[in-house]
Amino acid sequence: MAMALRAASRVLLRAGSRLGRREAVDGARRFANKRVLVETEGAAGATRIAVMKFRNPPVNSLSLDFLTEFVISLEKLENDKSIRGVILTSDSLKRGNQTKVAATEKTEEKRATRDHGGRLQERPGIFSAGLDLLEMYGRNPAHYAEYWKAVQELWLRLYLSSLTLMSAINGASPAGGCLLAITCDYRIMADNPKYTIGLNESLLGIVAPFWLKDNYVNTIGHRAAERALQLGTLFPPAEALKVGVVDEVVPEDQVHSKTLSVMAKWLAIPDHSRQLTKTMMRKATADNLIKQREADIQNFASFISRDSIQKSLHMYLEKLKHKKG
Ligand SMILES: CC/C=C\CCC/C=C/C(=O)SCCNC(=O)CCNC(=O)[C@H](O)C(C)(C)COP(=O)(O)OP(=O)(O)OC[C@H]1O[C@@H](n2cnc3c(N)ncnc32)[C@H](O)[C@@H]1OP(=O)(O)O
Repeated sequence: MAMALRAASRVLLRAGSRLGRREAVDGARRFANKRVLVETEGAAGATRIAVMKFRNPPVNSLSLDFLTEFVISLEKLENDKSIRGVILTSDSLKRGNQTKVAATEKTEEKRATRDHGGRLQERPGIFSAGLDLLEMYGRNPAHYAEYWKAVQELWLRLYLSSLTLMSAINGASPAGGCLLAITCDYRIMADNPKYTIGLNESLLGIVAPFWLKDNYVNTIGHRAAERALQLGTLFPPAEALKVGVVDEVVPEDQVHSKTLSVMAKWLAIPDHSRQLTKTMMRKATADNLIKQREADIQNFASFISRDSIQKSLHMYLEKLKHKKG
């Protein structure tokens, strides 16, 4: 198992150096795959933090390619001893005077809607729309198995990361988007009622896996998780804060600066004691998946292949397609 993990890591790293490119930008360093941009801040030799920006238009869904690139980027950061903290955020279209970094013109058009006067209005931001529905619909069991293995890998690496992880939630964050957030040590969400966060799987006719349920229970408690999972609740920021899905809600234009200042406080704690504490809190939950990874993959592949589940996903995709007026 350990050998297999090391071999997989070597393959990912080799792929990473092929896919990645490094540049120096105003003293900060950055590397980018196609779908994940990583910027590091701080002087050489000193503690640095990294910002991982998702840019998988139109909705930052967790496609197989995105998951692969994400894990490669995270592994690079884990291997860089000068990096102690990482912020996860979205690089997708933002509103107001913020920059549009990732979008092509076509995507910008897609990410916008027209008001009654026919003017383009930008739609709300998206942290991540969660697992890519097109990876789970209309494919074969071998594909589902490969996809699920990549989903598990992402969750395990985030949940057990020795880095201090924070999410700066600057948009909608359903299901797999919420997964990314709740693996982090701290979550800060933009105060925009159009953004919601939660595990809404039941609304799609599917079920969150047991390990994600455990992560949710560890975050918001058993009773709140039981209710929110059954109802598929997507919480707006104020409610997300109340129930504990997020730790702070701040004005949208302060999400990044606030996350940086909270990160500074966390980085004042000695790494070894913080890391041992994190492992103590999380190991049993992660081990629960590690000891039955293969069974979980087979369970997912057979569950998602069922006609009734494929039908539910088809209906959900149609609903998404037709919601646009
Ligand atoms: C045993 C275990 C079994 C199963 C476990 C499975 C666990 C699953 C976890 C998941 O994460 S499932 C995915 C859940 N995600 C959602 O429900 C989000 C769905 N999307 C939305 O609600 C909205 O798209 C939005 C994120 C709020 C953004 O809205 P907006 O109006 O800005 O965009 P629009 O809806 O028009 O979408 C644009 C474009 O993107 C497609 N899309 C949206 N979400 C996904 C997705 N998750 N995967 C793939 N594609 C997605 C959408 O269909 C549109 O496509 P189109 O332009 O071609 O029509």
